[in-house]
Formats: sequence, structure tokens, C-alpha cells
Amino acid sequence: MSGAALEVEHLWKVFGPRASRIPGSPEADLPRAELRARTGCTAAVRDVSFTVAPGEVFVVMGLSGSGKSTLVRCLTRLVEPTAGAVRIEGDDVSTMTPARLRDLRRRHVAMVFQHFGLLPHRRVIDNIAFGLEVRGESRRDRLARAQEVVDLVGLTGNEQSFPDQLSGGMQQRVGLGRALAADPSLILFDEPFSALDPLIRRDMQNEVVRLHRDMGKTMVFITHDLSEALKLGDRILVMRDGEVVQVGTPDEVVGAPADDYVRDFVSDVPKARVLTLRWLVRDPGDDPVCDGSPLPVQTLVADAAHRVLSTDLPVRVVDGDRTLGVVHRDDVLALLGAGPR
Ligand SMILES: Nc1ncnc2c1ncn2[C@@H]1O[C@H](COP(=O)(O)OP(=O)(O)OP(=O)(O)O)[C@@H](O)[C@H]1O
Repeated sequence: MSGAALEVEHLWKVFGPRASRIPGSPEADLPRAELRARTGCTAAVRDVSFTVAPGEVFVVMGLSGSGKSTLVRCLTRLVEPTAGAVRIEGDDVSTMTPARLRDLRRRHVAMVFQHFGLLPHRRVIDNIAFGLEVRGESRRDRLARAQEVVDLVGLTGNEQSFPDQLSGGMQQRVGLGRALAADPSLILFDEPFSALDPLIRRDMQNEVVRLHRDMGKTMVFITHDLSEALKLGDRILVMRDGEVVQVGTPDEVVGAPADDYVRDFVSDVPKARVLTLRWLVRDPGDDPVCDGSPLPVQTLVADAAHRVLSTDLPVRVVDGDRTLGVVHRDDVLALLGAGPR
């Protein structure tokens, strides 16, 4: 397929002796523990395929050990895949020479890690400029670019500080700034905010939302935190034991979980704040319909509640000019009662 920012096809990463014999073999289908017992190998990533569109925020979510970090490291071959293909803007990463791969990591793909990976003896401005230095840009150009990014990520006034003089949240802003300085087309985030306390974490999530809105970069974001996934993701891939369990928009994952694992994950979500009227719309049948203004189908149930609950009649739901059906007050009430509000 052309036009995708990232395509991953039948990707495998198996750790252990003679790992390459596992993909495609009968053992490949064994549960992880059994595979390990029989072959000494761990299949961290098993036959994973997905496509990310330009400008999309694609979240990979799963419990600890589900293979998220290994998957994201395979994308630029920080971990060498065992089988399968990765293409970034159409370029096949699997067959790149070491020189092309270096260029890919310096110019096109940036990574933000949980442990910021900052250089402790360098000031903030030089940490942000570091990637530009590595790729040979002049001191003047890289400092000018770094200063732009300092302002963008909210570090103005801290340019001359050293990393250990900053809080965790501020250090992660430096990590974010370093990633943005190179003006990459793809940014990979590996649990970047997991070590931050909840309020700072929320600030940083908002920061990513803002940066994405302003810059429109394609992002792949790894997290084990569902609320983070729902907040940031245009789509979410749920992983378990190295495999893809579900790929969908936040409201698809919450509204139609693929199995009990996903259902468990989303059980505490305030559904009315994630699901749109699409999930409640029904055939109007012969019911009389409330004749006030109709509701657009994209409305969140929580936002539609006041209007729907203010009448005993079903309310019409539309997609543009087209009537899709009606929403009943009982369905809204049931959803408001499902999970914390
Ligand atoms: N270098 C390695 N050698 C052997 N096994 C590994 C290696 N790296 C990861 N694994 C195994 O692969 C599986 C997936 O690990 P991975 O770190 O990718 O999961 P994760 O979802 O990112 O978890 P976490 O959030 O805890 O990092 C685990 O069972 C892990 O033990």
C-alpha cells in the first residue's frame, strides 16, 4: 500500500537459540510458556501487522510483558526483527544498509523514552541540539533550531540548566524537545510518562495533544495505561503475549471489545465519555419522535445526555442531513450507569 506513514507486516521477534526457525513453524502457534519450555525461545512479537496513516496518533497498549517495547524497537531495528517487514514512508527498513539506517534514525524517526536518556553534563539547550550536532549541522543553525524548540515545549528560561536541576516532567520536556528538533516525520514514544506523577503526567499528555494539533506529526505511542491510550490515540492496538488482540478507534475498543482481555481493560472506563451516539442509535419503528433539533451521531453520549433525558420521547440522530434513527432515554441512562461517570 502506498501513502502510509508506517506499515508493519507479519513482524516477529523471537529471542533465544535458533530463533529464526520459529516463525512459520508448527511451534509458532504454541502459547508463550510452552514455546519457551520446548524450544528455549521467547516470542516477544508474534505475527504483528498494522498500518499507520500520515498524521495519525497510533497507540500500542498492553500489560507488562506483552511485547510493546520490543515491537517499537523493531521499527527502526534497535532490536533486529526475526521475520516480517517494516516500511516507513514506503522505504523498507528491513533491507536498509547500516548507513541508511543511521540516516533514518537521525532525520526521519525520533524516539522518546521513559528514562529520558539525557546527557547529564550538557545543558538543556545542548541536549536538545544534540541530534542536530550528530548529523553535522553548524553550531549556529542547531542552536537557533534548539531555541525554537525550547519555546515550543515550554522550557523557556531553562536553556542553561543541567538535566539534574530539573523535575522529571521538565526533563521529559527536554526529551520531547530533542525528538522534535530533528523535525522527524515519525515520533516513537515508549512509555514516556510512566515514571511521572499523575498531575505532571496529565500535563505532558496535554502537551502531546497540543504538539500534535500544531505540528501534525505521525506518532506511535506505547503505553500500558488505558486512559492515556484513549486520550491520545486516533487508533489503539491492543497487544497480549506478543500478539494483536484488537485494532480500533477508542470508541470501537470500548464499545466492542474483541475479547475478555480487552473487556477487562475497558471495564472501568466512563463509557458515556468515550462512546458516541453511534452505539445507541436504533431504528425509530413506529415511535413518535421528539421534534426538537436532532443530535449529530458524533456527539458523545455524556454530551447528549441532558437533551435526551429532558424528554420522554426518543430523539432523532443524524449524520449530516441523513436521519440514522433515534436514541432512547433508557439507553442513555444505562450507559451513564455503566462504569464511573
Ligand atoms: N533481550 C531479551 N531476551 C529475551 N527475552 C526478552 C528480551 N527482551 C524482551 N524479552 C521478553 O519478551 C517479552 C516482551 O517484552 P517487552 O519488554 O517487549 O514487553 P512490554 O510489553 O514492553 O513490557 P514492559 O512494559 O514491562 O516493558 C517478555 O516476555 C520479555 O521477557
